Amino acid sequence: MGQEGGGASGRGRCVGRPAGAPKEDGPSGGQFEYLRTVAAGMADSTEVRELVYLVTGGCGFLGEHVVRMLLQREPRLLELRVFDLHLGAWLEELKTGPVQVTAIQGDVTQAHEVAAAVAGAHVVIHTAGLVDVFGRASPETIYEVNVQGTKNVIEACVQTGTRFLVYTSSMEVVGPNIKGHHFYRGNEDTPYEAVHRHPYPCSKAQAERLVLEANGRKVHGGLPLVTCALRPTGIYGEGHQIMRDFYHQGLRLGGRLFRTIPASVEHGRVYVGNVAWMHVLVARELQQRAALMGGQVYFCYDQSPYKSYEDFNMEFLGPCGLRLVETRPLVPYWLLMLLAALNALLQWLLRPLLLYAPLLNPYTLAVANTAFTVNTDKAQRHFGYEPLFSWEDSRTRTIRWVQAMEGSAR
Ligand SMILES: NC(=O)C1=CN([C@@H]2O[C@H](COP(=O)(O)OP(=O)(O)OC[C@H]3O[C@@H](n4cnc5c(N)ncnc54)[C@H](O)[C@@H]3O)[C@@H](O)[C@H]2O)C=CC1
Ligand SMILES: CC(C)CCC[C@@H](C)[C@H]1CC[C@H]2[C@@H]3[C@H](O)CC4=CC(=O)CC[C@]4(C)[C@H]3CC[C@]12C
Repeated sequence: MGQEGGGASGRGRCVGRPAGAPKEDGPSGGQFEYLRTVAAGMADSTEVRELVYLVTGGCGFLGEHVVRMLLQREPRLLELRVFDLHLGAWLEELKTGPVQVTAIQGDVTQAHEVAAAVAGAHVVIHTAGLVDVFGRASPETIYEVNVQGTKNVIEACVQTGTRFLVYTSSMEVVGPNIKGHHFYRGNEDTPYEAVHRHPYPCSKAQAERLVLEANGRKVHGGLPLVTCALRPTGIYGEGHQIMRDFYHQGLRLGGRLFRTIPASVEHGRVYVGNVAWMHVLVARELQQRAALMGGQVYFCYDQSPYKSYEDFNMEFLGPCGLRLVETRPLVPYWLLMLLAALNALLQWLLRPLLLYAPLLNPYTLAVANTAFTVNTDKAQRHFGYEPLFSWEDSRTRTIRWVQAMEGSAR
């Protein structure tokens, strides 16, 4: 399919910062399709444990699910290295199983720490990142972690001879763009003007481009590096901080949340367990199908329904006792924009004194108010991905997690 002015294939750009990515039929050749169906996930249990995996950001929301999923569904795993700035206490409980779990406290911006962690690993899943669209961190810090951190991971692979690198990118590398163009159930090849200004999507787009460009580079020992990028839409599930925030906000407001975004604005969401499963599967299959998958991007998708951000959250918060007031937004959009601008101004004015970083700002409002949903089967065609969790499972698991939170509204 053709590409125009950037697009969902990744040829997006940041204002003043170029970015790009190859098409599906790039150097690796996307002509043949992946026909073997990978059944529910477990590879042959008689396989020998010989592989060393490294997960950067392994103690984050997604990272923890990737770590747990690898332990459950990668029988060839010998050692799992979990690298993070902040290590979770839960890692301790994983150390009694058949896989050696090595916790590494480290910073991706420190090249020597990354190289030490990567040395001897067969596969790196690079999910560490600074996820900040609220202005908590400076743009410089966001670039340092997301772009320089990714460069360090790539260079470490090249220097130490690690051949397989999976990068957790984001739908945000495509859109919504600064013009607020809707992306309605598109796929990896849907033309879209991917132009950004905010540091988070810009940094993710730059990092993704670096990862894809590194595909084919010779690593120590002379073999080629094989890379690919996964682009989740908005992830939800157990451990999702923003869902937690909305839940507590609803409790503070007497069990109510107020609609701010029209119900017609679809927002792409994907269950964290399925995103983790895609990482495990892509890492496994990248080793078998380098020619097809190397240098490719894949949206993360499952059977989660297309809904507005708020209506989707209510799928979980509703059964936990909250209700969404109003069928139409209570506050007119122009007033929301004004409030968002006011929040941005306050953030700037208060910065010397305190950190003011509310959920509502011009960027989050624009993202929430612009349709961005995906409809693709590329992951299924290339590496046999099928969601591991149905929508019903994903919903039930997430509801149980919300209900287990202290002070449930029930
Ligand atoms: N949460 C979402 O809806 C989406 C997230 N993503 C991407 O998925 C990845 C994981 O995101 P989440 O789990 O949501 O975020 P998170 O903030 O829960 O996890 C990120 C992890 O990276 C670690 N980290 C941050 N800076 C680091 C550094 N300098 N060195 C080492 N580790 C560092 C953090 O300590 C944290 O454990 C990120 O790359 C993000 O861009 C992509 C699409 C959607
Ligand atoms: C009060 C506002 C009107 C609405 C607040 C909701 C917002 C906080 C969230 C709406 C859309 C979210 C983003 C989206 O899901 C895509 C994302 C992808 C990522 O890679 C990181 C997270 C995020 C930017 C996500 C962040 C929260 C929203 C902006």
